[in-house]
Amino acid sequence: MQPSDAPRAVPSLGRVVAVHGSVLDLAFPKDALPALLEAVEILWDGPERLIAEVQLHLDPETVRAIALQASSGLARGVAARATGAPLTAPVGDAVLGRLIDVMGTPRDGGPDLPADGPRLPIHRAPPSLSQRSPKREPIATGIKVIDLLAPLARGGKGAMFGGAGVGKTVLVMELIRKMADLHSGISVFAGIGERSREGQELWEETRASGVLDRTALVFGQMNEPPGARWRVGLTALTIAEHFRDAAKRDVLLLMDNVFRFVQAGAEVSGLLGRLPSRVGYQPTLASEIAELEERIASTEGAVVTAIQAVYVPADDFTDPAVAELFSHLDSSIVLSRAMAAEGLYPAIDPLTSTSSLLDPLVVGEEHYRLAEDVRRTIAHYRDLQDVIALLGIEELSAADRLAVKRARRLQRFLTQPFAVTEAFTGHSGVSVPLADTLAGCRAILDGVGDDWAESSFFMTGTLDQARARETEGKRG
Ligand SMILES: Nc1ncnc2c1ncn2[C@@H]1O[C@H](COP(=O)(O)OP(=O)(O)OP(=O)(O)O)[C@@H](O)[C@H]1O
Repeated sequence: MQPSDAPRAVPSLGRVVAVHGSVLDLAFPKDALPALLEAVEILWDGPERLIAEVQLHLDPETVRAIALQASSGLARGVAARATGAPLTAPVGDAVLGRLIDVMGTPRDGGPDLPADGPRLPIHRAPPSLSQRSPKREPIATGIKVIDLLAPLARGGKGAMFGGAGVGKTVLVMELIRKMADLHSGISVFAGIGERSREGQELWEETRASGVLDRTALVFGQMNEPPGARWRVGLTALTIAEHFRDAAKRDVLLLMDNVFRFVQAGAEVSGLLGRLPSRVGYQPTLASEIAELEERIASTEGAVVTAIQAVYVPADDFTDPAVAELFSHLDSSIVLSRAMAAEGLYPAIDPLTSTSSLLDPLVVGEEHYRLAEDVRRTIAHYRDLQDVIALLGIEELSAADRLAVKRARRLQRFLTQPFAVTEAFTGHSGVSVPLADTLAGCRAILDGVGDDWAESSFFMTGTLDQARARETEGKRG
């Protein structure tokens, strides 16, 4: 939905005629009804400035709007002023090193942003097809399983999918650390509907990585009204687009958690009185997701690389919101509860995680074949798991036993200690160059570690480190 631009008398003053939680009905003079998506300021004496965004025209004199801040205590009859413009976000250098909310108000306890600084509307059309750059090249993150099986694309979109507590946030934080070295551009972080504690951790993490001065953090957390959680992603995107278009700087856009954006949209839809669609989601699910995802685009001048975390409700990957998000991505990293339960972190499922870059023309024939071989070996082991549980491994053929042995070693080799979990795992974080990841997996498939203890591969970096651990283990 784009803002309509029908001419009308401004400024127009109206009043609140009904309040249903975050949804406000506002009456205006007949010839001065605010447009759809226009921002309306409620002139109340509440704790903070209250802005609402027009969503529906109910009749020639009444609009229904969604509040972006808490509206409790708001009474009927309070005056409202149509601003004549959509919501805007502050853009440019002023937001770097700052933590702001959906409206661009600083939440880090620091000074206000300059009042005359540049601002842009948060609703914009995505770049046209001819302005987009189709170039995608893999980024080596140093995380073995990602680089091997689901490479992330520079200038592309990647997402981490997982149920509650399987490690999405840890993975996002680790990627921020790794990207601090790999990415010299601007980072924009959108914290959507997650816990405030996680926002705090992220702020600390960004500071610790030394990238705060080129990072903007935009938060609409769990405790904020649905309007704020619904629009905060667009605020972050507007900031990212400005750096891409005006400053021609590469942008790393991180979003945690896109599912909360969908959920906020569902809450808004219900509050506006729309009938729910499949599984209770809003009828506009696909278009809302597309509105957000299609704007994450790279142009010829500069690229936007997006990394998103997606919560999967009840571990159900057929959930309509999750299924819809999948279709917008270049790389999908799927986190598995079974692997997390076994302590195989990062719990990235090697069989269901994919990337459009895993193509011989992009990563090369050798990498592609190796990834296929690793997948095949692990898939074969999974097929045999029921038989092993029932009859024991001794009942398998010699060839199957060998495959199981290698698959288990590969699974362990693909685990890796993270820098952000050092404090509670006791292992210091490692980064593995792609060539070492490929060489290690090839060697395991060729049987190099057949006689080594499985534990030698667990939470290591390169194969040489696993070998060193094996030798140490034997000596000890
Ligand atoms: N790479 C890892 N190494 C060690 N432990 C990990 C790792 N990843 C996750 N964990 C463990 O799993 C826990 C949950 O991880 P995290 O908070 O990232 O999950 P989440 O998927 O973001 O959860 P939620 O949906 O609740 O936000 C961590 O506190 C940690 O104990």
